[in-house]
Amino acid sequence: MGKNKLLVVEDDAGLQKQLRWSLDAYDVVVANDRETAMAQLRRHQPAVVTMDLGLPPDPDSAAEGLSLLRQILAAAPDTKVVVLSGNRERAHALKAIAMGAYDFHQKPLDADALSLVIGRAFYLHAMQQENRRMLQIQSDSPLAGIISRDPGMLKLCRTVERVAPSSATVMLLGDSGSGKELLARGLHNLSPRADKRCVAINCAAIPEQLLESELFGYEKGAFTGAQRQTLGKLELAQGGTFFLDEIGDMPPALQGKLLRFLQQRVIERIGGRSEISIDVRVVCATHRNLKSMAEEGRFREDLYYRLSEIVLTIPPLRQRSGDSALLAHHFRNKFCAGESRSMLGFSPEALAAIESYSWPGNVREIENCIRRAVIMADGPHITALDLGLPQPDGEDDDLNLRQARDAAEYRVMIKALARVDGNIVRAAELLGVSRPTLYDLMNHHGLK
Ligand SMILES: Nc1ncnc2c1ncn2[C@@H]1O[C@H](COP(=O)(O)OP(=O)(O)OP(=O)(O)O)[C@@H](O)[C@H]1O
Repeated sequence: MGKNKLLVVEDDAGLQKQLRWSLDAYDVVVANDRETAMAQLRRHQPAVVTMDLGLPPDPDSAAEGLSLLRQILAAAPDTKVVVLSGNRERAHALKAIAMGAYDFHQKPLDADALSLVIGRAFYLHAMQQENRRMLQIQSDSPLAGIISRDPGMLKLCRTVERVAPSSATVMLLGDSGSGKELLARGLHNLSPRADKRCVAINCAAIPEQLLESELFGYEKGAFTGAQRQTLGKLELAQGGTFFLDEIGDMPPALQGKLLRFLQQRVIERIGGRSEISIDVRVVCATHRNLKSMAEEGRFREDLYYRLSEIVLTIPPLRQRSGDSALLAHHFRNKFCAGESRSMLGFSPEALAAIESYSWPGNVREIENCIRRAVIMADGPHITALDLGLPQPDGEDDDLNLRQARDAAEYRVMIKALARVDGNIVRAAELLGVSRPTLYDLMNHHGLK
């Protein structure tokens, strides 16, 4: 990966040389005066600038330096400016900080201390950029809370947006932890019913005897222990959305009652005598293969067809290009903020392990894994050890450029963009192409 660009604004040739020499960890570009500094800023877009406040034409006053500072922050507000000041210029340095400079360093130069300040400035800048990109991804995402750059997943989100306004019954199919409930809530939030409730029931988690009363409610005295009238979840969802999770686990006796409800849209509370009309939009989900269950007689076929007006299949995480790294960054940001700890990076081995692991527990597994790693991490980075994932056994040699050049190019590009969290400059470096070439490739593949 290339060095970070650092702009040094200094009119003293000797100091310029000294700075170049002591800051050789960076790609240093220099400027002697305000005009050149602005030209270099526009050209190189450095994340960090060091500047002397005394610049020509009036090197004895701080006026030119402070004007440059104002100009830099107006043109590129995220730039971290480190002011180099002489002993007697402390007041000017403080003024610069008040105007938005990141820090100041007192001359004579102490190379180690200055490197430390500059290193921190780059780190902070990178964190801010990453957070901004993360927010951008979230707001770009058609569904709030769904993080993905995978074309299949994005297409699914667009389908959810299209389907949401209708009242069609939707069946969400996908492995455990792949986001079925999140999408069900997305369907509700994008529907005209969003101001009413979205009530969920998990058919696998509730014992058979209780499920009926949970669904339909009961009247006082309907059975021993029924001390007062209790509304069922279907009734509680009146006007809104009713989400039946793990529908494949619904006991056969209740399948018939649910079918009757779907046909007539009325319920009777247990022990009740009157029919109550219910207006809900039904969304259901399962990780089972409901169609073959219906074909084999393990699930009522007529109910299956009622429920599957629109079927949406969520791809497992292992089939979503680049999403594991993207989600890892997302959850790392979330849990670092939640645990009030400073932002952690991922070591390259940790990222490689994340990318090569197959995530059988899907997004829930990656979420738990990163939560644990954020707690366990002992330095500035999350290491492969903190993640507790198996180490990849070497290079991914599936990419056959001759057979599937386009597909491979696309996959590698998505992977690179995800690894650096959408940073075009770093993705281009990683791929070994120029920035314009990467933009061309992204255009070619229809990526924003
Ligand atoms: N694309 C995504 N972006 C961000 N978070 C996600 C995404 N998909 C799922 N999650 C999060 O992962 C966790 C599991 O998702 P969810 O409960 O929706 O999965 P599920 O398929 O309903 O699981 P189960 O079948 O086990 O009930 C939740 O915390 C959810 O917020």
